[in-house]
Amino acid sequence: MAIKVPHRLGLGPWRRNHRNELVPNHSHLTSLFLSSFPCKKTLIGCSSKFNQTSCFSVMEQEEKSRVSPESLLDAEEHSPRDEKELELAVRAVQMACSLCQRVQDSIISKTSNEIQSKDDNSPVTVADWSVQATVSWVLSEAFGSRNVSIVAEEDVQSLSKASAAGLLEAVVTTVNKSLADCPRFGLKGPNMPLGSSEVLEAISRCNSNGGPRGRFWALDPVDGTLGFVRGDQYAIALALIEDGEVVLGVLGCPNYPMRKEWLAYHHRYHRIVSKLTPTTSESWDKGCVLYARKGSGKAWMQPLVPVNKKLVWPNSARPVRVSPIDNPSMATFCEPVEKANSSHSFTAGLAHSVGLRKQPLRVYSMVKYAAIARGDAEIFMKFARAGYKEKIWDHAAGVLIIQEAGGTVTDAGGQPLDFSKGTYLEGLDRGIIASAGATLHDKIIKAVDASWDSSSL
Ligand SMILES: Nc1ncnc2c1ncn2[C@@H]1O[C@H](COP(=O)(O)OS(=O)(=O)O)[C@@H](OP(=O)(O)O)[C@H]1O
Ligand SMILES: [Mg+2]
Ligand SMILES: [Mg+2]
Ligand SMILES: [Mg+2]
Repeated sequence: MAIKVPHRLGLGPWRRNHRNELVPNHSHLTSLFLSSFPCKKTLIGCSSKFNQTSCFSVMEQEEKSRVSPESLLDAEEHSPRDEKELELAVRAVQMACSLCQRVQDSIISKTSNEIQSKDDNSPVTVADWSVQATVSWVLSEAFGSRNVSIVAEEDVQSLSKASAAGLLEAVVTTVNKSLADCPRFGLKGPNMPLGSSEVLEAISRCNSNGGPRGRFWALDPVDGTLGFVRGDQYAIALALIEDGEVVLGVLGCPNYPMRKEWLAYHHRYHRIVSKLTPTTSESWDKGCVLYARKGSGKAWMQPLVPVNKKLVWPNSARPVRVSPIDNPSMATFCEPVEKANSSHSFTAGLAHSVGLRKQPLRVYSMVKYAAIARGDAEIFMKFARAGYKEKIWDHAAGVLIIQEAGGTVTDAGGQPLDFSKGTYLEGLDRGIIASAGATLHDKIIKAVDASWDSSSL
């Protein structure tokens, strides 16, 4: 994917406003968020012959003896390869959460120059590239780079320029710091720190176009980068897609605590938490990783691995389930924070006509999908402007997790999202609707039909 970086690297157009929030310097250019992304061009082969290697060598024995009975029941129904893929994906996402927490802390605590702009004026940070490199490296080590095909958001071009040397150095340092932590996540790290060419290679290896056949991973290294740079919610999303169907989904939500009440503090999460005691992430149980396997009828949530502790699989995972609420007047709906990403006025009209009475919960990133899967909200709606094409990595993991947790996700015409057409969700009818149950879902879809023609979308 060719991404031009129009601003001098290291001098990205981000500044702090009077409330000390990070905002694009060219606020009049916010409408440029509306422009679409170019798509990936290169396709690499994908084989279903996976080669299990050394990634599990550390801690494997001690952890196998500690798997919960519930999780074992789930595991018995699946092949060792499926088990390894899920376990590895969760470990990689746990590592990515830890990486992102470190970078977010450094962005929040100082005036950072680690935020760049893409040509649509959307942000990209050291964390986006570093997570992509780390997850790519971990998957390749486990299964062999020739067997791993990855579709992911970030491109290597802007990092490879001579003018980006400082940025690349920051990414290499961040990746190596993360990989040095591999044993904590039950993974074997590299024998030596990676050099910049290896880091660039790991990022650029994520050059699959997806498509209708074979197996490939879809990775959004940081979803909701805007929330991330603002110290708010964001997610790391990793899905495995086989013959166009999502078969595994893992969603890391580093700022979404195990307990639901903190999600409501969607503004300035960091600052609110830091004003209160106790302040360690451990005591707040801050952050969670959700995951599901297609057809299991279960979705799981585990806490993040606290600093200085090791991941013990399955790390106190517990099942999550969608909310039983089917009365619109008691239901909460989620939507993107940015008006540019989804029409708030259209969803307000829908909410009114369906009888949704509560204020919308505006949350950055796929944390919205996590909220539905956990039963913390009942509906998610996204209606992007006409012409915007949704990308598969923005939805794949979340869709599967909601479905396996008992919910429904379709486009506004009631059709399932199609992950078989490449990088984009081609053929998407108007918008995306996720609901805790069929009753709510049907009501929303009928309401969209009733109000669409009079909308300006
Ligand atoms: N114009 C427009 N319309 C719709 N969607 C867009 C648009 N521009 C970007 N994106 C994609 O939205 C991803 C973030 O979506 P969210 O639902 O989290 O939006 S929001 O940040 O809460 O406003 C975001 O993902 P990340 O880039 O990973 O942050 C983008 O892929
Ligand atoms: Mg995204
Ligand atoms: Mg992203
Ligand atoms: Mg992005």
